[in-house]
Amino acid sequence: MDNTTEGRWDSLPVKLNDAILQTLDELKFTHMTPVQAACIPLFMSNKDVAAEAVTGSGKTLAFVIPIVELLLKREEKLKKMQVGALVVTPTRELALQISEVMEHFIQKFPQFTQILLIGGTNPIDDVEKFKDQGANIVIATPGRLEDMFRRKADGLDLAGSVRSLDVLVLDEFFCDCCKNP
Ligand SMILES: Nc1ncnc2c1ncn2[C@@H]1O[C@H](COP(=O)(O)OP(=O)(O)OP(=O)(O)O)[C@@H](O)[C@H]1O
Repeated sequence: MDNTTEGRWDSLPVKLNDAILQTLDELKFTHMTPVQAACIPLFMSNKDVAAEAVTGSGKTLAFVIPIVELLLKREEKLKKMQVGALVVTPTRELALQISEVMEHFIQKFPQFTQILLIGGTNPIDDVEKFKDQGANIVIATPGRLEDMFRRKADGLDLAGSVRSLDVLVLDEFFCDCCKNP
C-alpha cells in the first residue's frame, strides 16, 4: 500500500505518549498518513471530527491513537466497568480489524481493557466476559451493541457503564446510499 507521507509523528502539535511512539516505531510506521495528520490533533483537542478518506488511507489509527491518548489524559482513572471509548462499525470484519489494532496499541497500557461485541457468538458469553473483565474500550457492531444495552436482567448495566464515555467513533458511517438516500 502506498501511504503518502505527511510528516513524522513528532511533528504533530501535540506530543504523543512515549509508549505509543514506541509501538509506531515497532510497526515501522515512521510517518503519518494525511488523514492521521489531519485528524489526530483535532481529536486530541477534544474536537468533533468527521473524516472521509479512501480505503487503506489509515483511518483506523487516526482514531485508535487519539482514543488511547484521551483515555490516558482523563483526570479520573476509568474503573473496571466504565467505558471511556465506544467504536461502532457496520461489519464484524471491520470490528475485528479495529480490535486487533487497538490491542496492539493498548498492550503497553495494562490498565485499559477492551471488548469486542459482534454477532455470531452467544451474547451471554459477551455479557459474562464484560462482567468478568470489564471494558474501558468497546468495539462493536450495532446489533450486538443494542443487545448488550438490553441485558440489565443478566446483570450488565451498559447504559450505566457508558456514562463515563469520552470518545464515540462511528466508523464507515457514511456510504453512498446515506449521502443519496
Ligand atoms: N502511518 C502509517 N504508516 C504506514 N502504514 C500505515 C500507517 N497507518 C496505517 N497503516 C497501514 O495501512 C493499512 C490501511 O490502514 P487502515 O486499515 O487503517 O485503512 P482504512 O482507511 O481504515 O481502510 P478501510 O477503509 O479499508 O477501513 C493498514 O495495513 C495499516 O497497518
